[in-house]
Amino acid sequence: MGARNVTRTIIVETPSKPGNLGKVTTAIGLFGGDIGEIKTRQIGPYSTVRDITVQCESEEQLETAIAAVEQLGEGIHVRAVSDDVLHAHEGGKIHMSSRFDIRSIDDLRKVYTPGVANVCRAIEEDPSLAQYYTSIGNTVAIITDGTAILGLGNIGPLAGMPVMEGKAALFDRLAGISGIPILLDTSDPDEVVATVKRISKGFGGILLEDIGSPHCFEIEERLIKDLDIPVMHDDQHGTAVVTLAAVMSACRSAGVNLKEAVVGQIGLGAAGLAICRMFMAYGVKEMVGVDRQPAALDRLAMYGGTPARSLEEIMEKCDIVIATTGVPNLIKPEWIKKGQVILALSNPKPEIEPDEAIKAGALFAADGRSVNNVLGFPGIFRGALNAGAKRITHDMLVAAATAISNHTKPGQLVPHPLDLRAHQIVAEAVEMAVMKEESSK
Ligand SMILES: NC(=O)c1ccc[n+]([C@@H]2O[C@H](COP(=O)([O-])OP(=O)(O)OC[C@H]3O[C@@H](n4cnc5c(N)ncnc54)[C@H](O)[C@@H]3O)[C@@H](O)[C@H]2O)c1
Ligand SMILES: O=C(O)C[C@H](O)C(=O)O
Ligand SMILES: [Mg+2]
Repeated sequence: MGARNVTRTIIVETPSKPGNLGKVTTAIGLFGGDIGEIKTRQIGPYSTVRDITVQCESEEQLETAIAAVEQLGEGIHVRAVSDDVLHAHEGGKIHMSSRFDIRSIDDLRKVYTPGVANVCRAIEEDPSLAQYYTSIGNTVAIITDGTAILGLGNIGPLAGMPVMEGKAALFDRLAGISGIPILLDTSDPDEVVATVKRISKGFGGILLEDIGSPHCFEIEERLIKDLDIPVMHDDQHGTAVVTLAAVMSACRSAGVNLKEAVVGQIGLGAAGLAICRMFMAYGVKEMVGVDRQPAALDRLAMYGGTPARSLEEIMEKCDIVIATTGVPNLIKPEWIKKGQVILALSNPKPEIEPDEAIKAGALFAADGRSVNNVLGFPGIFRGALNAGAKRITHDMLVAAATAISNHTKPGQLVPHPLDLRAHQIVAEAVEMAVMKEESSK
């Protein structure tokens, strides 16, 4: 018998009648599937749903076993087949829970009515008390229209929900912030801005996530102008912060002055344009960019960058090359010059694999899994919320980038994304930057 390397959980619905589970397990067993755990998920008067873990020698064997269950008929259905990752997502990754135990009538009166009425009245009289007596000051809305989910493109807000739940889980675990996913069924800037403004009262900050370009630029700009809570488009500025941190670390190791280096950006969408703007505001004198859309090149020029004619030109003349196109394997190893820094940041697949870039002569190379905005957005919002900041400014973002880079171990470009100290240090640096800005007013 071969190794049983394929393990899946088959979710099976059967009529609630004795003997049906036996039929299902027999069908699976007859086709070579080895049954592990069986968990009853739901028993109703008419049907029962169970998770059945099955090990098989191959995908083909698994498919045959599943087909055998389907062929049983008589109301028996395979509802879904989960692998480890799908299994981990069952029921979603987040849950809103009470911070209080509600065990007695006394608890109920305190937490809910009639006690809560006094708190409402107090906030009605002085709205600033909502910061103390509600969760608003520690809650950030994670808003998407689903138009640029990771590198998967415009797959819609519903299909983007697992990413938004992931961001919420990271907010909680890395910065103690409650992140609430909000799925928008529109990407029209007027409607997005109006909707976000109308719900903004319940939040201490707004994280715009995976909203495509160019409409993301207008949406973010208008929301920053109209709201007095921090608003940040993660794919723009979260990415720019972590990219700047990685490049600062590379320059430090190589003994290069970043401001004098020639930096090239391939892909001038949400992430790419923000990276260019951040680097130029930081003091990089020569920022060159390329995109297949002429309008993106015009935007770069408008902000003071230099459009390049081709990708090859960028590879030829730049010391540092950053790519955020969403196109896997776009950078050919033969284009890499000895000593270049290559950050191929597209997820889920980079423009060139880091080991391939190093083999081709790059001094440092990284992909979007390690140089990822997960190192930025939790600490940036923690710091901004702690300081009661109304905006996220360039100085706060540079403070975050510098903190990330300073916390990086020699020979690496950024800290490990789960290094909790790194997130604390980012939060502290951002908070300090707010205090500095306040005191210089
Ligand atoms: N590592 C991170 O933290 C991080 C953060 C944000 C985005 N990303 C990744 O960056 C990629 C882009 O994300 P985005 O939000 O900026 O998307 P976007 O759609 O706003 O931008 C992509 C840009 O690349 C351009 N482009 C595509 N193919 C090109 C080509 N062959 N040559 C030149 N330009 C080309 C497009 O015209 C567009 O302007 C995605 O894969 C995403 O996963 C990574
Ligand atoms: O979500 C990530 O892992 C990074 C980034 O936000 C992306 O869209 O790729
Ligand atoms: Mg994103």
